[in-house]
Amino acid sequence: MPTAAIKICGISTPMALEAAIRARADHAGFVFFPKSPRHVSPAQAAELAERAKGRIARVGLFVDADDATLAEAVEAADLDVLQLHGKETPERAAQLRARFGRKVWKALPVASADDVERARAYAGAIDMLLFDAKTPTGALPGGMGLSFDWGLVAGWKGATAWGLAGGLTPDNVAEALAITQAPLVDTSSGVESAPGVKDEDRIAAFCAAVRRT
Ligand SMILES: O=C(O)c1ccccc1NCC(=O)[C@H](O)[C@H](O)COP(=O)(O)O
Repeated sequence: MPTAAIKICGISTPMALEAAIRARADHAGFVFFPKSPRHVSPAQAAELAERAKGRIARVGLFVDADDATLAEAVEAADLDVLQLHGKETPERAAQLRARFGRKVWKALPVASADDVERARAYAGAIDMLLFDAKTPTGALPGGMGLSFDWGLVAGWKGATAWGLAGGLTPDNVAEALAITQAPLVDTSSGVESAPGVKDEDRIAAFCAAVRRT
């Protein structure tokens, strides 16, 4: 099995970005969602994105954002990928892909086999599916450190590339990969010392654990 690609999400400081680059992560996620403890403004994202250019791919994370919000972020941070983490439909995802000419990833909340089945509706509309844990009503739709039953997506086969998120840590990512064979893993809380505070050592440990598998 080839080594899984790695996304470190919720990067909001140069220190965290440099730690992800040093650890050879593939993607840095910037959260454009004001309710998140990891939220970055377009100006902050622009600074981080400039530092990231040519060193790590830039992923902007949005929750049911309107076109103006997306346009401002895309322009400020020259994003490589738009990650949609709300209730965006396949039609909306396809529309954004066409409008912005960037890759589009769709996060899908998973708690049951039916949730996984819903992924098939996005075939042809997006570039990657991200299976993530379903979070409690009223909580943030992601970045909560919650995992789901990895058996639900074990060896998932579909028309769309996919990745695994939700509660992944340096200690459990090897097991998650052994069960799911996910081509990409995404973590946020699992490499933090407190919500929104990235930990360099945990970022390094997470990436090393992925590479050991
Ligand atoms: O990170 C956030 O604060 C966030 C807020 C709103 C929607 C999504 C959010 N994060 C999404 C991510 O990409 C996380 O990496 C993913 O949900 C996994 O998070 P975690 O379980 O904390 O590793």
